[in-house]
Amino acid sequence: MDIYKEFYLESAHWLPNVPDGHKCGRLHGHSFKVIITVSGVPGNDSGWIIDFADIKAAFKPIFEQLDHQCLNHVKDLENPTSERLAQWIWRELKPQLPQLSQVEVCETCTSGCIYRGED
Ligand SMILES: Nc1nc2c(c(=O)[nH]1)N=C([C@H](O)[C@H](O)COP(=O)(O)OP(=O)(O)OP(=O)(O)O)CN2
Ligand SMILES: [Zn+2]
Repeated sequence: MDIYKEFYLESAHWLPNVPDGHKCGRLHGHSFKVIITVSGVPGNDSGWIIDFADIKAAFKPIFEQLDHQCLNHVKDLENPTSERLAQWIWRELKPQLPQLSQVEVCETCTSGCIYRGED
């Protein structure tokens, strides 16, 4: 079974490796939606996989590194595509949240990325 929690980040970025003239090579901002999914079996007594509050607590240090920041300035996130951001969040979060099964990053209302820890 999967449970998830959504987070909203206001962040700026540019994409340094796009061709000259590409709109994403210019500094701009997004209201990113990040959906953190955790998988497991609900406990007999608790009835839950983990408390949603535990997901929020695990994500807090990540939120603080990304929210109202320029993502290009975050260590190891110099090329902050949705794909790289999802991988970066996975790497930061997985040690704190071993049941993590998916990171979804929605860069706009119509564009996003889903990462499940594969290479
Ligand atoms: N595979 C990826 N492609 C693009 C990424 C990315 O992270 N991974 N990022 C961008 C830009 O950051 C851009 O801000 C978002 O792209 P796009 O969906 O083109 O944004 P629009 O709001 O302009 O989309 P429309 O639906 O065309 O209005 C670009 N590509
Ligand atoms: Zn962008």
